[in-house]
Amino acid sequence: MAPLALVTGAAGLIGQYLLRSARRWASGWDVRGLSRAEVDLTDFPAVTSLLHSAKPDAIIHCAALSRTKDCELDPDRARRINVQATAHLAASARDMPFIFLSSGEVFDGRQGWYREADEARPINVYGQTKLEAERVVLANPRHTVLRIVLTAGTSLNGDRSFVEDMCRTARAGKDVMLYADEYRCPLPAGAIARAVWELLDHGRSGLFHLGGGERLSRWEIGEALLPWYPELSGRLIKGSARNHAGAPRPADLSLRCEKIQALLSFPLPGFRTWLASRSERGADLWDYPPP
Ligand SMILES: NC(=O)C1=CN([C@@H]2O[C@H](COP(=O)(O)OP(=O)(O)OC[C@H]3O[C@@H](n4cnc5c(N)ncnc54)[C@H](OP(=O)(O)O)[C@@H]3O)[C@@H](O)[C@H]2O)C=CC1
Ligand SMILES: Cc1cn([C@H]2C[C@H](O)[C@@H](COP(=O)(O)OP(=O)(O)O[C@H]3O[C@@H](C)C(=O)[C@@H](O)[C@H]3O)O2)c(=O)[nH]c1=O
Repeated sequence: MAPLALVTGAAGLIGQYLLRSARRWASGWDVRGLSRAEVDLTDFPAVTSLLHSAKPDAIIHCAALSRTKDCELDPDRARRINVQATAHLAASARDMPFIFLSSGEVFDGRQGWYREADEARPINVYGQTKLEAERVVLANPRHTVLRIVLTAGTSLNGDRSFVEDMCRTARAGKDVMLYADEYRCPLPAGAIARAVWELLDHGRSGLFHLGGGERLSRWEIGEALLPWYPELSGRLIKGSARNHAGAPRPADLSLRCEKIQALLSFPLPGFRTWLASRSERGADLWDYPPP
């Protein structure tokens, strides 16, 4: 019988890509998604009971309060979900592979091109909760932290990806302000999923950065999306993060990814390179075309 990999946050953006791509990239695993509808990960007795009956052989932990704004508005809830629920899961998974999805938002964004060894200094609640959770996870040498990046994808309800946010704003007849001085190395969700499955198969633990090959401003990201999302045409407004009304925003979260790249069977794509390589319409722009 194949070993069982449990994916938390299964109804979320990246969880969905992990589940849909499991047959393609994780054929040696039996994969089960765990959504909040099935169990709230802050209900520790319920989680313990579910794990006792499911008996997974590995856990990929995607569940989180993943919006910076939501975390700023309710830090206690953010800590409960992003730190305490993660710590409980990691303790329950002490004797098995555990992959925790963290974020480049653990950095202050002043430097850019961060390596895993660079000092993390989060400037918002979301980043702080991710860093606290990382420290708990990495206390177990069998466990893995993956700091990922701005992820483009298509979610179940069309409300989880930054691309969907932008298109929803445009379709509502509003302009989309895109910062020309905020830099990210975005990846398609399909590439994130493929890398996570390959890393699980490698059995490597520790801290890894997982980002795209191109450092782009939010404005450049928007321009790259225009040919694929006509609703954005005429709606993109170039702005500066200096005028952002809200939680402090890290300016440059570009990540160096040589460490994980050395383990992967495929090159981590640049965002514009990915889009340039896609031709067929209709299929999911953010997943690998089926072989
Ligand atoms: N998307 C991105 O750009 C990036 C994401 N990440 C990280 O990657 C991971 C996956 O991100 P993504 O898929 O985009 O996030 P989503 O917000 O799309 O998915 C998160 C999932 O977690 C679930 N969840 C939240 N709270 C609980 C809870 N108490 N119990 C059980 N499940 C819960 C949500 O359930 P429900 O659907 O019911 O709300 C949701 O399905 C997250 O840890 C995120 O912080 C890091 C960097 C970039
Ligand atoms: C910065 C910016 C955001 N937005 C929209 C899209 C975006 O999804 C939404 C919310 O902005 P946020 O900063 O919360 O989202 P976003 O910048 O997409 O942050 C993401 O960054 C990565 C690294 C993560 O870790 C994710 O979990 C998520 O926090 O606002 C714009 O339209 N224009 C912009 O210039």
